[in-house]
Parts: sequence; C-alpha cells; structure tokens
Amino acid sequence: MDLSFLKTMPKVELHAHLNGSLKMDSIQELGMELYGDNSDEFLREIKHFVEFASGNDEDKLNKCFQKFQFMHKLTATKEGLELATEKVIRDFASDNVFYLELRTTPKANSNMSRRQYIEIILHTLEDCHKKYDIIVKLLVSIDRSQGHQVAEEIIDLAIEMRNKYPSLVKGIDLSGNPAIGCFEDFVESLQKAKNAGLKLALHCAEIDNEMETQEMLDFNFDRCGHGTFLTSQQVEQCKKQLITIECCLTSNVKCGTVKGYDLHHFKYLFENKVKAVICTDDCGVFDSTLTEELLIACRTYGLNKEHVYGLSKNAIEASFASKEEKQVMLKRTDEYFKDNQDI
Ligand SMILES: CNc1ncnc2c1ncn2[C@@H]1O[C@H](COP(=O)(O)O)[C@@H](O)[C@H]1O
Ligand SMILES: [Zn+2]
Repeated sequence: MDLSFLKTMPKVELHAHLNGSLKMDSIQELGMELYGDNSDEFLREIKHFVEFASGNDEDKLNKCFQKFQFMHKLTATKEGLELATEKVIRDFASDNVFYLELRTTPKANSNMSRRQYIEIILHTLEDCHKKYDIIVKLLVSIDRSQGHQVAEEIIDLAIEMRNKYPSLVKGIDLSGNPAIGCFEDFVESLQKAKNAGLKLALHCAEIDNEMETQEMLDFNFDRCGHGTFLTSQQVEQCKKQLITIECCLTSNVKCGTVKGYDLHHFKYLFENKVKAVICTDDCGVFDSTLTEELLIACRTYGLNKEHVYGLSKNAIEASFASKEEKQVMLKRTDEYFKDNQDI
C-alpha cells in the first residue's frame, strides 16, 4: 500500500481525545502564543511525551495518563483551550481527515465552568469548519475516575448543549484510566443520555475485566473504544448488536495492553468480518497520524485498496453524522477511489 495514497485519501476519524491529540509542534506553537517564549524546562517536558514509556504494562498505562496533565495545564484558560482546539483540528485536516469526531472531558476551574468549556470548543468547531474544510462533531467525555456525580452534571450539560447545537453535539464517551472506577456507577447517567437520543461511544475492554465488559455490552451502546479484551463470545455479541469497534493500534501497543502490532485484535476482528475502524486515540501523546495508523494496518495485516475502502465505509456508516453528511462523505470517498485506481 502506497503511503501517498493513504495520505491524500479523505479520511474519517472517530476516536480522538482533544487534549491527547495535541501534537508536539502544536504544543510548542501554543507555548509561544500563550507565554511568548518556551522555557528550556517546557521544551524538555514536551520531549518526554513521545518517548516510549518503560516499565511493566500497568506502569505504561499509568504513565500515559500522567502525560495528559501537562496538556490540561495548557488548555486550562479560555485562550489556551480555543487555540489548542483549533490546532488539533488543523492538524487532522492537514492529514486529510475530512470528518472528525473529537471527544473531550469538560473541565471546571477558576477560569471557566464546564458549560463555558464546552461552548468555547463548539464555537471553535464552527469557526474551523470552513477555515479547514472539515466537518467536526463533539462527543462529550465522562472521566470514569471522577465518579458519578460529575458524570451526572456532564450528561445534563451534554443534553443541554445538544439541544442548543444539535448538528455539533452528537454523543457521549466514557473514558479515563480503565483501572479506576466501575461501569455500574455510570449506568444511570448513560441511560439518561441514551433516552435523550445521544449516541454512546464508550471505552470498553481496554483492559482485561470480563465482568464489566459483559455489563457494558448488556447495557448496549453504539461504538466500542478499543475492545482489546473482548472474548470471542463478546465479539459475537458486538456483531449482533451492530457495535462498531474503534481500534487504536499504536495507542494499545504504546500503553502495553497489546504486545505488538502483529498481535493486535484488529486482525481477529477483520478476519471475522466484525465492523471495525482504525483510529488514533491520542495522536499527540502517541506521536502518530491516521495515515500512519492505516499504513501500519495495511503492512501488518496485508490490507489492499479494497480493504481500505471497506474500512472507510465502516467509518462513515458508524459515524454520528447525519444521513445527508454520510452521503456526501461516501460520494467523496467513492470518487477518490475511482480517480486513483492505478496508484
Ligand atoms: C490511552 N487510552 C485511553 N483510555 C481511556 N481514556 C483515555 C485514553 N486516552 C485518553 N483518554 C481520556 O482523554 C483525556 C484526554 O483528553 P481530554 O482532556 O478529555 O480532552 C484523558 O485525561 C483521559 O480521560
Ligand atoms: Zn480513547
């Protein structure tokens, strides 16, 4: 598979965390814009981001979650959040992502409320739509380590914002360190979101926790983030319930939940015709792009152009875009494959 074919291909990204998607160059730009200068310490800290974490698997996952704290400091002001959101969208657009579902955890601090956090992002998404020729939707994240009360507040806000911006606010994500908290605590809030018509894209089976995974699947949702430790029976359940699985190759390898690309569960899902898509998760923290993730998938699992087309179609279908938007995306994708048959 040709790198330039994947690079110029119009792509759909369904699983991207805002703060994790800030790339190193963009963090440097942001530092300059916010502080006027980047201290040596700042530059040293950035360098640590893209280094492979060492230690046992649990350490690797925990270290990954520590990295987000640095980004959170940069996006703790209105200006920082606005600039960071724009840079993330710009970087996805420059990788030819033409449809992006960005997810983020609303944060309250002395500079802004959770409501303001969401509104700043929504205004930036609107501004970026024309500027970068990209459709961007928002998924509101619940951090499982913050407990059910915060989750309840966030779901209420998400419903309010969806009513105000129905074409932008599409769904809910449950994320955060998978080793902390339990799904049961969020059932009530997630049910409320479901009843309100919000879609659910939940992190599920990112670590080995068969019971919780089963509870989640029985609750049912729309898209499964990672799905690394789904049993074969649970994979069948996903198939039956039409759940698409968001596979984040480099994220899983760098966090140590998957031992190598060749051992990634995408291979099993692909071979068993389970609806799966390739996503970046945190392209900043994991120093990757959607193009690179697709290239890894092609090289590791022997995907050809037809397979890549299938993945693009899966992503369009599983997106939370409107029917009309999906038609436009499909048309553009079809045209690209038709025009580039010989590459
Ligand atoms: C690596 N696998 C992962 N598993 C679970 N949650 C993850 C994650 N990667 C990121 N996040 C979640 O997204 C937040 C950063 O973006 P936002 O501040 O929300 O924009 C992290 O703090 C974590 O809660
Ligand atoms: Zn994720």
